Amino acid sequence: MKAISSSFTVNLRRAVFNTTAIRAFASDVKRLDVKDSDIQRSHKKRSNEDPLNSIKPHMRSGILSVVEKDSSGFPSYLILKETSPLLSQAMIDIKNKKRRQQNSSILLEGKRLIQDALNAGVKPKQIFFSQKRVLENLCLPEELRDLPAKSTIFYKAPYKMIQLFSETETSQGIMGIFETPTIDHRARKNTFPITVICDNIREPGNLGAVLRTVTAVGASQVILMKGCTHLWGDKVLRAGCGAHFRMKIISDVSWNFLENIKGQVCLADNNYVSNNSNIDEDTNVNVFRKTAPIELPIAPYYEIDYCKTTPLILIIGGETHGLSDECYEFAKSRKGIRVNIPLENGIESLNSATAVGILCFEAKKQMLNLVKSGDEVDKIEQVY
Ligand SMILES: C[S@@+](CC[C@H](N)C(=O)[O-])C[C@H]1O[C@@H](n2cnc3c(N)ncnc32)[C@H](O)[C@@H]1O
Repeated sequence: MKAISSSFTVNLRRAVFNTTAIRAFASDVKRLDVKDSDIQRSHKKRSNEDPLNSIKPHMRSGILSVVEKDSSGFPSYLILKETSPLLSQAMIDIKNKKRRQQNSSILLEGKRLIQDALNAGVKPKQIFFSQKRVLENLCLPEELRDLPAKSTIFYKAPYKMIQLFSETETSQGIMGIFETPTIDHRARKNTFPITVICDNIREPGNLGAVLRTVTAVGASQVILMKGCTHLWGDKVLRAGCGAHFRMKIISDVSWNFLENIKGQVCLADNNYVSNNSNIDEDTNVNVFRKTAPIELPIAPYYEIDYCKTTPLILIIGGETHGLSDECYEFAKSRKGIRVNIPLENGIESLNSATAVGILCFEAKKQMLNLVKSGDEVDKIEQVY
């Protein structure tokens, strides 16, 4: 009951904050910076035939002006009034988990991420930008440049308005709402035979960082078990820095789905203390860690042969609960091993992304050495 009422209070506070912030914003922005040549161009047009008439009536009131596409290839766009509810409504919808899932939408902030999504063929629904030059720097597909004003997805909004909804300290002045991509299940070429399984990674920033690292290593796929945070959440997308559009990722997987997966199972496990110095004298309990629920062999990461049987299946745990009991059972059934990165100075564990980075790059080093030496190249059949 206490938990429910405290989450209710937090939500209420957020709602009050949002409304207050939007109101404050509306009264704060006195004037929209609309003195660019495009508007003059659009005003000239309006006197003959008002392009606003081509816009759906329910949207018309929030739109200051319509700018038709020009000969330089700049697409048509709508200029939002300073008090237009269009952006705020879009943001309220996307930040509400239920509505976001119903609409099957994701929010992308910043030029780089939006470009990555466009390059991967992800479909944009609305793109809000503050300055023409921000959009000019994007490489847009032809079909978006050619959209008529009445079905354009581009909206020019005041920077302050975009910043208000931005999750970053200083917004780049561009935000896009895209369709949630249907994940590309095709195997990618030139990958190392490494599958990373994320078990219980609940913190969005951590999941994003893991995806970024695994993609940078060049692993072949990432599997997210049920219980991990939502793959397409805003923070995961931001921390992933484009990994979502470059890596084969399968999400919401249950352990029985993995029955047929082949390879050498390694658990990244910090549940290991090499001597008794951390045992509480009174309780005789290891004060650092719970012990592993199932006994499995354990070794420091630099003593393991990651190429013994490929592909390597590396399982990495989350921030609070670490590795789950199901994951130990899975490893036991596959004669897996626990891999530990020895730590100094009383540090209990690394965060998931750092641990996955150390282990994946070590495995990659061994795989590259194997290829260089010409030994058993067939084992690393997918490597460059
Ligand atoms: C922050 S740690 C989890 C700590 C968690 N509170 C626990 O009790 O296990 C996140 C994950 O990173 C990996 N990890 C962290 N430090 C590690 C280490 N020293 N050796 C191997 N894996 C490690 C493990 O998979 C771990 O579950």
